[in-house]
Amino acid sequence: MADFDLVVVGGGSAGLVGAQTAAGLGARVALVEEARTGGECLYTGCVPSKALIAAARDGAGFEEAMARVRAAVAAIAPHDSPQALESAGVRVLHGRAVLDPHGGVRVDGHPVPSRSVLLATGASPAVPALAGLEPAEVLTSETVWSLDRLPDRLAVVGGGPVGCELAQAFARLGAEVTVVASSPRLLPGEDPHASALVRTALEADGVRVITGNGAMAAARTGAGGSLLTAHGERVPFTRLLAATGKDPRTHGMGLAEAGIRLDDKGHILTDTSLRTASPRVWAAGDATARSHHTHTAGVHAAIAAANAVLGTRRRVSPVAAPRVTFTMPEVAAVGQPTAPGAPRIVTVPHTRVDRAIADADPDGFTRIAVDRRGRIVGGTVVGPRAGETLGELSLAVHARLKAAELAGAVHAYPTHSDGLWAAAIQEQLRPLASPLPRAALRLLLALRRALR
Ligand SMILES: Cc1cc2nc3c(=O)[nH]c(=O)nc-3n(C[C@H](O)[C@H](O)[C@H](O)COP(=O)(O)OP(=O)(O)OC[C@H]3O[C@@H](n4cnc5c(N)ncnc54)[C@H](O)[C@@H]3O)c2cc1C
Ligand SMILES: NC(=O)c1ccc[n+]([C@@H]2O[C@H](COP(=O)([O-])OP(=O)(O)OC[C@H]3O[C@@H](n4cnc5c(N)ncnc54)[C@H](O)[C@@H]3O)[C@@H](O)[C@H]2O)c1
Repeated sequence: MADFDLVVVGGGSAGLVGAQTAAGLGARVALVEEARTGGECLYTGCVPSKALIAAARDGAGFEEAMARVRAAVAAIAPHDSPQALESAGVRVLHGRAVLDPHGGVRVDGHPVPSRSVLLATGASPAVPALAGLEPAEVLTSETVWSLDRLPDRLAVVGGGPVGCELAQAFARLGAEVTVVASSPRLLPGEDPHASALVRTALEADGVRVITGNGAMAAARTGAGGSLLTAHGERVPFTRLLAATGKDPRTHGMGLAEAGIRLDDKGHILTDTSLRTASPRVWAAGDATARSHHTHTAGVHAAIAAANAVLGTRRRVSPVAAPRVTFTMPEVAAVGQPTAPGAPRIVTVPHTRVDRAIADADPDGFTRIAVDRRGRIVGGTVVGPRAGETLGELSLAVHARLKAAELAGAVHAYPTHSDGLWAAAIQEQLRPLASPLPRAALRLLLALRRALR
């Protein structure tokens, strides 16, 4: 008989939630971690980056900022510790797991039999091949946290969320920062207007931004070097940070031998219930192409773990998940505003949101996408605390609320979420502008006047 109902491989955002969910359902669960439980989010991702951004915003110096990073990580670490997992009923095993063809996994060679397996092995930062520079000389989101002094000149390769967040934070801490992005604009996955506002904000913080121009090679010069772009520009640096995406950790684990299919980048392929091509193996988090964030890693792992231990087939939501890039201004988005079936886009510039004006921060906007039946199917918010407004927008999209329903809920004044409320009200009032309802209203008012 198998020792466990579920073995979870990986103790990051996905693995922690998956293991706790299965234990909460009464299953016998083990979690195998080869490094530290807490994973990327706690040690090298969300937590340190948000602490650094907050410290840079508050005008801290580099050493104080790094101390705040360490303090935030240390304060949260106990929540994700092996002790916390054990007290939730999860058996924690330290070591490297590979799939066992006989079922379950092998941890450092020792068999750990289990009825099912959840792969939650995450992804590592990709380091681009730059002729003239050893990969070890390139900082990544994994190694940047051990810097002991602020680089004078930081070249950031990549204009996605990591590149934008860290470039702005390091510029605010006093480094001379250049971003080199091969994509035609920063944050290429987001609304183009959002990308433009982030570029303006980074430039206002002193960041030099080069887009549509990949980094090709680097030459060493003394203590630093200089980066050569595809269009022949030279960018001098003392340190270089690669923020060019991630490679899933899926190799050397016997996945192909177990019949598990991978995409061309190595992500584990699953069906919408998160089951792999091998019927007893499930996957969630950055190791799959379905998730790029901590919240989706957790939600997907909970679904996968419940499906694995209960034999259910709950599916992941087809709606594009909420996401926030924590630059200043924040860029927050959910759903697919330009997808078919979302024919109407309603935009409220924050020059019309009193709180944004009062805070002297009116450069953002709130944009919602509404389908033919008046339901809110997505949107983007750019501005201070946009990530907080996104909670309400995500609920509206998830619950398939109509703009009229959101418009009917009174919002406190003056708040940043007034922009979302104003967009919903604008959409609710839109039909009144067309000829037939206008004529009907005119008639009603004329009748009331005549009857007075
Ligand atoms: C700088 C930065 C900032 C970010 N900010 C945010 C943010 O603000 N919000 C957000 O939602 N997301 C953010 N992210 C993304 C977020 O960190 C990831 O999406 C999330 O941590 C992925 O979780 P995971 O469990 O899939 O993988 P990981 O956290 O990478 O966990 C995988 C674990 O598996 C272990 N492992 C791998 N292979 C094996 C094996 N064979 N045996 C045993 N153990 C193994 C690894 O050691 C690791 O601990 C950020 C990322 C970065 C880099
Ligand atoms: N706030 C958040 O939620 C948050 C923050 C940081 C990271 N993350 C997640 O972490 C993951 C990694 O983020 P990322 O920003 O590293 O990856 P990304 O894939 O989002 O962006 C990488 C960027 O690098 C560029 N690039 C690639 N090779 C290049 C080259 N040689 N020269 C110049 N540019 C090059 C690409 O054009 C792209 O714009 C993503 O999944 C992201 O969603 C999330």
